[in-house]
Amino acid sequence: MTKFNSLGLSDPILKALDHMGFEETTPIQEQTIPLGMEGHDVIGQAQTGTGKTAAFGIPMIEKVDKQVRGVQGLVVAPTRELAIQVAEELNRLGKNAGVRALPIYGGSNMERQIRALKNNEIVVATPGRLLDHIRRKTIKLEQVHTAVLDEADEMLNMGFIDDIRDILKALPEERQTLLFSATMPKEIRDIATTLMNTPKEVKTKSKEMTVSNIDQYYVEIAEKHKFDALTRLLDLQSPDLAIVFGRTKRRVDEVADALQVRGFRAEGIHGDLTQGKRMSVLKKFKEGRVEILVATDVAARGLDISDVTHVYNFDIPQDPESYVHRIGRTGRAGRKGESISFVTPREKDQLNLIEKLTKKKVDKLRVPSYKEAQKGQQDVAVTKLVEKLNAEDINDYKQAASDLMDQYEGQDLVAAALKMLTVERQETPVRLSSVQPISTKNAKGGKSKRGGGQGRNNSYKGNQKKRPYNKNNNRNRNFNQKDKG
Ligand SMILES: Nc1ncnc2c1ncn2[C@@H]1O[C@H](COP(=O)(O)OP(=O)(O)OP(=O)(O)O)[C@@H](O)[C@H]1O
Ligand SMILES: [Mg+2]
Repeated sequence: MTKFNSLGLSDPILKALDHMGFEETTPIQEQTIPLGMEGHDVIGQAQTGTGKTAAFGIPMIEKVDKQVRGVQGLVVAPTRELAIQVAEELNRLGKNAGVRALPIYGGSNMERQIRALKNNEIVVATPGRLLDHIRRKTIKLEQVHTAVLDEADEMLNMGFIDDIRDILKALPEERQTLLFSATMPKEIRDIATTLMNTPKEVKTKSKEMTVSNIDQYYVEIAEKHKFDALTRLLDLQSPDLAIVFGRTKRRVDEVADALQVRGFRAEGIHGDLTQGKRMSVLKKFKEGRVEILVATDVAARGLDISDVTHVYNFDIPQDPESYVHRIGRTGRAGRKGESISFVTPREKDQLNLIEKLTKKKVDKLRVPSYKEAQKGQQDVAVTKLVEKLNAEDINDYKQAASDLMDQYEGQDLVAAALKMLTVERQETPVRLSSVQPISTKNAKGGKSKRGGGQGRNNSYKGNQKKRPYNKNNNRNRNFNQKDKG
């Protein structure tokens, strides 16, 4: 275990880290901060939620020269909300050093961004908007000494690679380039090294690609039964906050609407929404006013919302890397999390590919019965009642209670109270548009066979309590949406 003060960091940074509640470095921070400070190019691969942002942010901020005017550090991230989130984290880290980070992204006012650019040493940008600024010459990049690609494998993927090449060309050749992600397929790593100067590669030691504090399950289920299975699981597991991933924008809208019909506080998010709507949905989710976020893969990467306890892959992801990022929206910074993936019989090969990539077996879970789901909601009601009893002043209700006790049996009274508190969900029929199962023939890695899932039926566990390694774990923020803006 390494303390930050053994890494030769400046006082303002140490003070900021203390303020943020960071006590010890995470493994990726321990390994890459010194390399970054020494000026090396770095490819850093570490599991989701293990602090890669600070791993590149700390050396970047340390290197800012307050005497120099203009942008000195540049971070490129795949989505608008991720750009905002990373800028927020860098601003916290840079607060005492007087270093500021500005997010620039599509869907926001360009003129205002241009004005704000003058006062920020660091820019965190989505590729599309950054290129707009570069082409219009509204951003000066001659002073950039450090460039970071966050979610680097995504940034070097087909959709973004040309933009990234153009962006890197606009930067001084004498610069440091840092690449970070939880996944780094070999072909992408090879491309990466061509853009870098003999990079040091850091990969945290763990054999598995996913964090061990996420319990991973799958249910085998026919397409037409998925929705009822989802609502039963939600009732049984009663997540604090959950993300449900669907394959398409239309699918996301349909599942979100259907969940609302069944009485869940759910909203959908995807790239077709306006920037304002995206921001407001995610704000409500972070504040807990929306409990279930239904999302396309646009929300799969980087999103850091500490209270997400469950991730449901309503549709199994197209590629195994996406699985790693999706389930990584829970179990962050040492907290516990759970993921449940819905696998139709024809998609079992896809699950096999995922297990091969992550080097982790996904356990089979039985779909709960309607009764079990109801029991789950009853347990929630019991917990609520007991919490009230223990935590709140209920004196004002005692007279009414003893009057009732004179007329009725105590057990009947409590049972009635519990029934009032319990959500009794009607399984009203819901119709979703049909989707094609994912075929491994279309996915990378070719075909593979999967052994039968016998003997992997897991029984249901109660809600686990989360144990963060961050002493200030109440920050609940940030989001991520994949787009090119
Ligand atoms: N040393 C630390 N101690 C405590 N908390 C930390 C530490 N470093 C980072 N964190 C917190 O951990 C959370 C996850 O960090 P971060 O978002 O940087 O993860 P990541 O590795 O980039 O994950 P992803 O692969 O999903 O993008 C954040 O809330 C961050 O503030
Ligand atoms: Mg990250």
